[in-house]
Amino acid sequence: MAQNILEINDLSRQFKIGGMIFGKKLTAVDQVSISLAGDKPQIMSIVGESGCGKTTMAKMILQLLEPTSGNIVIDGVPLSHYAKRKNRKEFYKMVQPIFQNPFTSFSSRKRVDSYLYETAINLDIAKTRKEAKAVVSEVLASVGIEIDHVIGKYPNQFSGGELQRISIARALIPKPKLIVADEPVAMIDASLRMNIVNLFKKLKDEYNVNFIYITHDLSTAYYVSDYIATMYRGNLIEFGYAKKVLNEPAHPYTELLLDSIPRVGRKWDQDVAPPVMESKEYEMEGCKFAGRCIYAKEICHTTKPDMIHLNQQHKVLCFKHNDYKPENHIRVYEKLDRSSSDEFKITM
Ligand SMILES: Nc1ncnc2c1ncn2[C@@H]1O[C@H](COP(=O)(O)OP(=O)(O)OP(=O)(O)O)[C@@H](O)[C@H]1O
Repeated sequence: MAQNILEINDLSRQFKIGGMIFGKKLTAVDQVSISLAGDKPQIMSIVGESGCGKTTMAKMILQLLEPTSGNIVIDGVPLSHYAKRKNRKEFYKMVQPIFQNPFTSFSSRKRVDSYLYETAINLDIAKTRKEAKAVVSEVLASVGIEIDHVIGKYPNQFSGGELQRISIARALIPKPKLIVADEPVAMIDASLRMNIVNLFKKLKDEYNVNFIYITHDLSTAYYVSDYIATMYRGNLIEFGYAKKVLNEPAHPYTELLLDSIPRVGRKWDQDVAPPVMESKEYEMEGCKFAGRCIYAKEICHTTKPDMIHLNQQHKVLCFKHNDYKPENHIRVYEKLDRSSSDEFKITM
């Protein structure tokens, strides 16, 4: 069996918020563990509404932020190996980012083709400009853009969608094992979002590359993901095969979110998250979702739930499944009638 392409082990990140004296700590990512098999390329979406810790996770995987505790291993190599300056190039060959705003990924005063050639040369993929041009031409073709359309142009001469496709091409130059795309379609015209996300599906097999797709938008995640990780207030609350999680959500929060599918571009935070609850929920003793959960019992408000493994590929952080037994599929909580609780009604 191939080794895991990604292992996230008990990963946490705290931030100090407030003043020096009365400040407190916010655990933006709280003991998250995820592993992703390396036998074939995968797309794992990390989904959740604003402020749940997605970007903090992405930044730790991209080594832009140090974990407070826990560690990350990519294709058998701990990220700490790449922290040394001499190993940085090795890291960029292995892991590449795609950010939300393609216009900030390119210098506005530099021609886009020069930038792409430099990437190929700096990462030792090409020795000469001629070789670099061949590499760049190939990756651009993979995202549906001809090199002649790019030559001599500056970033502002492209549309947002085009420039995002070019930044995907740039990420492919070193043929990385993992691409971390943090909200890559959030700033793209809604009509073009699926085109970009569908590219991930095509490229994962063409380039044998894994994607971590971070998004608010469950509808795009729905179409491309092999795995889905749902986060809520820093906790990983559900992880599993996308089809399984989306067809039979085990966590009440995933269930709630699924009510917004399939409407491409709709953000959950417009639908379900009262932002005033964010900091209060981060501090909650028990399950952070308890205040909004239609199944919540007393224990949910007082005690942290354990991660329950429903099977090898599906786990959930919820007391609802504490007595789950795979052999007889017992679910101990009776499903409540949602319509009986005004508090949890979702406005569409
Ligand atoms: N540098 C920081 N200092 C203090 N708090 C931070 C910092 N970065 C993030 N946070 C807090 O950590 C929590 C998680 O933030 P994060 O940006 O990871 O969430 P997110 O799910 O990516 O949200 P969004 O989709 O809005 O970007 C939030 O409450 C945020 O305010």
